[in-house]
Amino acid sequence: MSTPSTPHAPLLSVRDLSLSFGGVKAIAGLSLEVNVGEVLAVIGPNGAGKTSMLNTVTRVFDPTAGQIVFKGQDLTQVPRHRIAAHGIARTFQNIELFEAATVMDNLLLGRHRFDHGAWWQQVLRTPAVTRLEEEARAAAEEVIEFLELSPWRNAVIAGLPYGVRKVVELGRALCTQPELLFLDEPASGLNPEETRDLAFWIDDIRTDLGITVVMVEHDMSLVSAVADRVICMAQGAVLSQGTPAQVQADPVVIAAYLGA
Ligand SMILES: Nc1ncnc2c1ncn2[C@@H]1O[C@H](COP(=O)(O)OP(=O)(O)OP(=O)(O)O)[C@@H](O)[C@H]1O
Repeated sequence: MSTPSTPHAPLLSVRDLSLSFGGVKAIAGLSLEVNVGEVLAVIGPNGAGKTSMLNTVTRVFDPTAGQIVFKGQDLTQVPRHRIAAHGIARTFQNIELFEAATVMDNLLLGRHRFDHGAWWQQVLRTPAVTRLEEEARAAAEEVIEFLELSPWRNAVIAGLPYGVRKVVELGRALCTQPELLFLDEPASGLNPEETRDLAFWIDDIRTDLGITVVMVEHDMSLVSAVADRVICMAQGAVLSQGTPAQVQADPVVIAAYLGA
């Protein structure tokens, strides 16, 4: 049941979340909040539960216990295929694009959440379907311009450099026009120059598009450049949180990385 959110309520609240795989506790009583308009980085040693958190919040996994409240609504009651319609988008640690399709086609797939027409409307190509297609193309063109993807608009994904594919995946997530965007290790596999570009884009996504960003990231140069706040996870729970500088200097964080 949806309840109205107050102006100061967090955009997302994760409360006492747990997730187990057999005997392995990937998430163990995790509680955190994401505020409207912030860039939040989630760091932590390997196996800390960062990707499990992201997968649970985006409904890939059902939590063993706990609540995930987005704009007053409990997401645990929302099926995975409806997450985008609620205004949440994500990218993946291993890029997930349609390799044989063009950049434009992949971006248009990001618009799928807006396909509300019945099958007969699609077959008869009613004015409503034509309008949706025009809106989808216009939104994709905006993203192409925003991310400077025009040189690759009609290129097939399989032939593109890794760094460009990562930008296309980001673009596909933006095409859903989310309020909350999760990025899973966006800098992995990028060179320092590409990582610097990514930092500018993340900042523009927040500032110009007004999208709240949560990124799971190991690259502290990117985290320090764009994150307003950092949460360090260890053993499936929050170990430390604060500004990038505070968290990096926290002795418990240093000990967790040394022990990893
Ligand atoms: N699908 C799965 N099946 C079984 N165990 C899993 C699965 N996914 C994660 N785990 C386990 O859950 C724990 C948390 O893993 P997770 O991948 O969430 O950590 P992480 O912080 O994202 O690590 P990394 O930084 O290495 O990506 C680990 O012990 C991992 O082995």
